[in-house]
Amino acid sequence: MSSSPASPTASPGSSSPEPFGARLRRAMDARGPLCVGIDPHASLLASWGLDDDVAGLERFTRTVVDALADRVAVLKPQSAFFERFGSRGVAVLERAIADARSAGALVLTDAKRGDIGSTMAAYAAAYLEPGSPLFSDAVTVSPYLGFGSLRPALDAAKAAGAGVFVLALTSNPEGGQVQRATAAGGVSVAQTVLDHIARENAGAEPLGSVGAVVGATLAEAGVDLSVNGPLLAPGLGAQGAGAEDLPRVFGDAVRDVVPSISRGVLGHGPSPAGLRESAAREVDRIREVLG
Ligand SMILES: O=C(O)c1cc(=O)[nH]c(=O)n1[C@@H]1O[C@H](COP(=O)(O)O)[C@@H](O)[C@H]1O
Repeated sequence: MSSSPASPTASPGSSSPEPFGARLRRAMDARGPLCVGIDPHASLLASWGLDDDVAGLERFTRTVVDALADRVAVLKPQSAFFERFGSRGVAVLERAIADARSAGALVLTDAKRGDIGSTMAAYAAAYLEPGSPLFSDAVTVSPYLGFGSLRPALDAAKAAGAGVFVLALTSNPEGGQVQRATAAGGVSVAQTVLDHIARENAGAEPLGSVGAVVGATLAEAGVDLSVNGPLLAPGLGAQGAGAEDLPRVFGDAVRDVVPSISRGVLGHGPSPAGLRESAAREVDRIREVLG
């Protein structure tokens, strides 16, 4: 197992960065299909014996990155938990992104950004432009201002060899109210989003760089998930889903699933060994179910 399967490599004679989808596929093959979220909830800081302040946030985040970034395919820091401490919290996030990337993990910053296109360009500059302090391998975005509003992020990601994960069918029970509603053309809003994603990824090999977020908690997907891109599946652990739910929800698309878990692993800290063993158990269970 290489220590940095996720690092970009430039193809010989080409200066374009290796696309995110290819890097993700390689990282999942080498390290197992798992994304661990870094969600420093106040309750987790307390259970780790840390104060709910910037020093506690720093210690928590550093422990997770040091324990997991050299072995887990994807780490997903949730921006809100850092933003709640203001600029010093965001500085912790910046360091975590850089440290995790240099240890070989792909970093998917969970920011769920969405705005009119001209503002989306500023979010793209923040997360998807190399050299930005928050530059990440990928970022989560919301398409609910219209898929076209995401264009600046999609373009910036492509230019940087980065990825974008677009909310389609979220893991929370309220999501269906909007996402299952019927859009123009008689298909669901979620299906419309998925169809756009499929168009973005057309022809990409081995996997496109535009992902969809589809909760592992769903009773069934009920949509066509063949988007030729990664399917981030949050909801394992604390939200009640498990590896055994993945085949039912994702069907044939299960090969492209990136199962995601935060509290279910983080609750095994603060011992680095506890975090590592918990992540390894999740990978084993997922591999067992997915074959
Ligand atoms: O985009 C996400 O990551 C996400 C989408 C979704 O539909 N549901 C969902 O839970 N998430 C995120 O995934 C993480 C789930 O955390 P746990 O419930 O602790 O595993 C949180 O950071 C959520 O914000």
